[in-house]
Amino acid sequence: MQIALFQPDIPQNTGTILRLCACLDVAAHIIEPAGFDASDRNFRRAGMDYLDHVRLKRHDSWSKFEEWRAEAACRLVLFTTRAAKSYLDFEYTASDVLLFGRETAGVTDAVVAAADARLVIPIKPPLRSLNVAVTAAMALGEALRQTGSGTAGSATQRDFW
Ligand SMILES: C[S@@+](CC[C@H](N)C(=O)[O-])C[C@H]1O[C@@H](n2cnc3c(N)ncnc32)[C@H](O)[C@@H]1O
Repeated sequence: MQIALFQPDIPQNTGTILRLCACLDVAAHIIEPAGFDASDRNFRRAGMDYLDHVRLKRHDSWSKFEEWRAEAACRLVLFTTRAAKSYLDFEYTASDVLLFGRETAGVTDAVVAAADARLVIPIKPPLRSLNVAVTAAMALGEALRQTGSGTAGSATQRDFW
């Protein structure tokens, strides 16, 4: 299991998600441009020393990420508030990449079109969305419950920080 963050722009959320990935031994991908850099104080504070333990790969753009994914032959599972299918009604595989959108803008239409599956965590109407780090925790909880260890799937190199 792996996760990817599309152009994240709130450093505390990314730090929290990378800490989660370190603890669950799930590889992470950041699709640039992010709204902050690796030296950001809030990012470092949220990720703490857990950042030293995460398997992380940075992709300069969406197209670079897609090149990597084609080679790795991983399905892309997009979490979006605009999906019709619940994340509980989906059969995950160990090599899936779970993708989460930018806090302020979600993902582009091209990203939606590229996804092999689009899933929602149902929430009470008319509320708009969950925090992205909470979404990632819930999504990983279900995906790992179904598939087992977070160490499954292809490893990535650590090349961001
Ligand atoms: C704060 S939301 C983005 C809201 C943005 N205005 C939009 O329209 O997508 C950030 C990301 O968290 C994830 N997310 C938040 N709530 C979700 C939900 N209920 N179901 C699935 N994904 C969710 C999605 O990946 C989303 O792109």
